[in-house]
Amino acid sequence: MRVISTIAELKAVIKAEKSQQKTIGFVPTMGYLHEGHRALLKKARQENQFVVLSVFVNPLQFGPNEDLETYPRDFEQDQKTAEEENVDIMFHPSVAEMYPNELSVSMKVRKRTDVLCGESRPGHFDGVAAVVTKLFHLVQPDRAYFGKKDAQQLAVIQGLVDDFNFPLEIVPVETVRESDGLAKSSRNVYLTEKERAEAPVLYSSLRMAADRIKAGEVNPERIVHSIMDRIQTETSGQIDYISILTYPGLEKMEVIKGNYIIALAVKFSKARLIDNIILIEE
Ligand SMILES: Nc1ncnc2c1ncn2[C@@H]1O[C@H](COP(=O)(O)OP(=O)(O)OP(=O)(O)O)[C@@H](O)[C@H]1O
Ligand SMILES: CC(C)(CO)[C@@H](O)C(=O)[O-]
Ligand code: BAL
Repeated sequence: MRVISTIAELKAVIKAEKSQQKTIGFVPTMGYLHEGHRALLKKARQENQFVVLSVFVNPLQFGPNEDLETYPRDFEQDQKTAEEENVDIMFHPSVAEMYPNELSVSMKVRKRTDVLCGESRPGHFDGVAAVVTKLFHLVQPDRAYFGKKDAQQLAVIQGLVDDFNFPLEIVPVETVRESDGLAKSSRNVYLTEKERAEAPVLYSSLRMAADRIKAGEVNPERIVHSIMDRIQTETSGQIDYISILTYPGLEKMEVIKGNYIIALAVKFSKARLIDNIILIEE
């Protein structure tokens, strides 16, 4: 595996691989790699001849009071994980390398951002769209892999690719979970022991909600309240949002039907966790 930290070197390697007609699979991440990232890397390895991983904590997608400074980082461990997953290139640029000057153009994601994380993290998806655009141009992948845990991000990026005709396929990957159901996340390390014990309630309340809907409940408010009750009584977390929306459109629904997502975000003392269940009609 080659670790690359400059855009010039990355461009040269991509040009060489492209000239040999190799297919490129790309996994963009913010590092502190776990089993969720490994699932993305494994799928990319299976489906492509050349695999690029990026590890970059993108300042553009963090709000002023968010955890940019304290976001967990472990370059050496990430390098080991990437080697184990047979990654060809680990692109690990500095902020100055990615953004040497203040950007002269900004991006604005118009659709799907007035709900969920877009509502509670204003500007977040503009920053994601900007860095992903830049990374797609540099890596020129045939396929790019994104986790369903960040379901809104997945829908926003699919919109970006469709709107601007990026010549690549977005491949969604199922959420990888701990044995007790908690979605793997880099931010789980910030949970106290007590919060870690409480955190599986997030997924079990989503499962309970999905079961109630399957049993015939069609009222989104009643479902949202039942999730809220469980999280408030069984955890010390503060609910940021709980919503049932169409998926991937992320529009509000009066009656639950068709393809939808049940999504939540809960703030613990140092970690804000997100999770969801997506139900797509066969
Ligand atoms: N548990 C998971 N299962 C599958 N994919 C995941 C999982 N966690 C993250 N991913 C995906 O990995 C990619 C990189 O995500 P990122 O580096 O932000 O990790 P993260 O663990 O989600 O971090 P955090 O939630 O703390 O921001 C994204 O496409 C994300 O959806
Ligand atoms: C896609 C991404 C790498 C862009 O910084 C980030 O939002 C993430 O890790 O999900
Ligand atoms: N996985 C989403 C990246 C973020 O929280 O900024």
